[in-house]
Amino acid sequence: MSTGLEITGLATGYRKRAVVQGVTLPVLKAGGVYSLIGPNAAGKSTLLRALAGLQPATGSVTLDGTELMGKPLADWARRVTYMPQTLPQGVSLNVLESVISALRASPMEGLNSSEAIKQHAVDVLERVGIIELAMRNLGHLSGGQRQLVSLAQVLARNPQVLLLDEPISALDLKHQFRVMRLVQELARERQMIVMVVLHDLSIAARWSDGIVMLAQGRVVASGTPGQAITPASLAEVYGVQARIEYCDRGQMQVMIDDEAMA
Ligand SMILES: Nc1ncnc2c1ncn2[C@@H]1O[C@H](COP(=O)(O)OP(=O)(O)OP(=O)(O)O)[C@@H](O)[C@H]1O
Repeated sequence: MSTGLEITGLATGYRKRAVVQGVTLPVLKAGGVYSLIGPNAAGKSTLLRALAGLQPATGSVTLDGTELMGKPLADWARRVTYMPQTLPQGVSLNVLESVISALRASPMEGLNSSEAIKQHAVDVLERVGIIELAMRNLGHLSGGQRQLVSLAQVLARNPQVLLLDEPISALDLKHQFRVMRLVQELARERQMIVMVVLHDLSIAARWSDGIVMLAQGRVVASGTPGQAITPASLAEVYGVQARIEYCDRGQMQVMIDDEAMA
């Protein structure tokens, strides 16, 4: 039996249109952060939704040896939490209430009283750095603040597998850094498997144990950041001429010089 998340021959799409076409990956390990990268419309969100059990799919998805494919949504939801790209809005809840209601929607072991649930929600807001927003109405927040609330809602649930769809797209530089650091810390502490969709490849390289590069629903490159993100894969997948440079602290930077020759 293999431990971790194993994805084999995963295919899914919409009506008759195939969008994700036979994705097979090396086992994703507990405690690891894996970035899913690729151009617009590559199928990244569709793949995440299939991994959350929200999208009919074929193939195999096993978690610690247990097959999830074909199981009822409740079985997926107990193990896998998905944060969509869309931000919470239009509800007349304050931030703390919204985290509490996310917790009530999928009860967690050890949180048996209203007081325990509230304390856990407060702890998560502190950890995400938005405790000062606790009493603010969701509808009155900025886009970046709503994205942080969305993250607090999913982190509160402490799943085995966390799927994050562009969780830092609305955030400023400091908050991008904080969120990626927090996600990595929580993956290590809780031995969670995190798969995160990112468009900034330098950020993906910095914070990921593994990279999966998707194009037209297929895996084009995978492995460590240095293995997957190369001038050749960037030319093939994104159509750009790129250089990979390492700064004096050893961090990988992706520099784009031009569009690639056709
Ligand atoms: N609900 C849907 N119904 C029909 N087609 C869809 C639906 N959602 C997505 N698609 C199509 O599936 C393809 C993949 O979309 P998806 O959102 O998975 O891409 P993505 O890689 O996440 O893109 P982006 O980086 O732009 O967010 C696109 O061609 C899109 O038009």
